[in-house]
Amino acid sequence: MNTHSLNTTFLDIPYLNHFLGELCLPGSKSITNRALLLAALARGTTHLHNLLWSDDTHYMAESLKKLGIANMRFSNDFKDAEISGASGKFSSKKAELFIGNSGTSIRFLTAAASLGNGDFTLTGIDRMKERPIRDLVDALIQVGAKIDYAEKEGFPPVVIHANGLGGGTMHIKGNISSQYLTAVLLAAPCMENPLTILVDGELISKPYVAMTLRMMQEFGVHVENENFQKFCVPNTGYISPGDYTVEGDASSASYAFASAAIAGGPVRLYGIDQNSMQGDVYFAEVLSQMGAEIVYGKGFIDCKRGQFPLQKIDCDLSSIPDAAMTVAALCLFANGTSTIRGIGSWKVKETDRLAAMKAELSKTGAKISTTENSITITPPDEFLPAEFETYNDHRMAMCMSLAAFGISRSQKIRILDPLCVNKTYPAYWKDLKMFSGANFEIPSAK
Ligand SMILES: O=C(O)C1=C[C@@H](OP(=O)(O)O)[C@@H](O)[C@H](O)C1
Ligand SMILES: C=C(OP(=O)(O)O)C(=O)O
Repeated sequence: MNTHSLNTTFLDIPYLNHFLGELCLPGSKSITNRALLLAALARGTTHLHNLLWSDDTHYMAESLKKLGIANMRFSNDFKDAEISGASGKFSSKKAELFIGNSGTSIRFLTAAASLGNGDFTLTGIDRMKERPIRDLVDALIQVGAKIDYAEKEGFPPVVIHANGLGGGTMHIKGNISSQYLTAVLLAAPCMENPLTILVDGELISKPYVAMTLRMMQEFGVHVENENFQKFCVPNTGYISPGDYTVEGDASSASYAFASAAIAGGPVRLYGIDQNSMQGDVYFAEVLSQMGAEIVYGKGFIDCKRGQFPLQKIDCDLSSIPDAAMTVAALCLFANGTSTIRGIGSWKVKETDRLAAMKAELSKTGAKISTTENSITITPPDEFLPAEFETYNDHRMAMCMSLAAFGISRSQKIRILDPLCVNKTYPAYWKDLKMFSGANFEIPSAK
């Protein structure tokens, strides 16, 4: 889809002062992209429900089609799909996969395409070519993959000369991205032998690996996990569970929760709860530590402003790098200086998020400082009505929209290139409009 064209549009948001309602969250990006791939690799037909329809998931689905998954049918709204799996090996012998800037798609598919036989090129937009992939390629080479870099060593595009993967033992690093480990875990049950994976050094974003293991189990594969340092994966292949329903997106939920904590709420978000497999539900816990009122129900979470102003915090959020951005934006509204640690991986995501957050949060009048691994936010005395760059990064757009709750009545903020939210949350502006009751014009896709 890639439904937006860069920096040709802007969106003006007036002062917002309330935010309430109930919402069924769109499906989780991370779960959708795992579920599409697992269904494509499994034996049997899978009926997927509550899928996310967005740029990232579209790239995954289109790539799977090009790899030979012919029997993939989507409902008109893309929320449901029926996929006949390939029993561990894609049939295509040659394909060029354009993957935009979807980190999950390029990492997961580099491993999965290596299972087949043929020549596959995986590429994306310019920023994708700056997002490292070497740690994954080095790991796959240990089990027999043949992968070249078409342009810069260590970065996409990658050219895969696939001839199956042997299994055995592999070392992998997880300090830049957990997606490398997830990629090999997802491919492992379809290798020729069982695989033992040893993680060298620190592993970031652990909840995403836990999500991978849980979903592999749901597709019939039990992985032995020794403290996220050693994994033993059998080579039994996946079996379709028949039906599979994707949880609501907990990262997308963070923007509505933050808005309710600032403006009052209450909001009720359906599709996630305390048993969610997404680490980003921990965002609700951070909110409660900051003083918001959180109630966990069965299949939903409620949030409203607490009795006291939002409290400043100092915390390590290395396990939830995406929702950590929302925490940073929320800290603009806290009662003092906050520090968020463990966020060095922001530098290699959709943009250099450390630099981007520093630049854009500062425009509100806040004082921001960063280190290699942290950001410190002192709220503005008075919010400035700024124009925010979004760097083609969906989360920059959604985070900076929160500034509209801080300006005064006659002012507005401007978000440049607002349709970059299509990467994971195409309905974001519509939902913000509905919950806030504000009147603003959403540009349409070209
Ligand atoms: O596995 C996943 O679904 C993801 C893992 C995280 O990336 P890193 O492991 O690179 O931090 C996260 O930021 C990304 O949005 C989704
Ligand atoms: C980092 C993200 O995505 P990805 O790495 O999958 O491109 C994100 O959605 O914030």
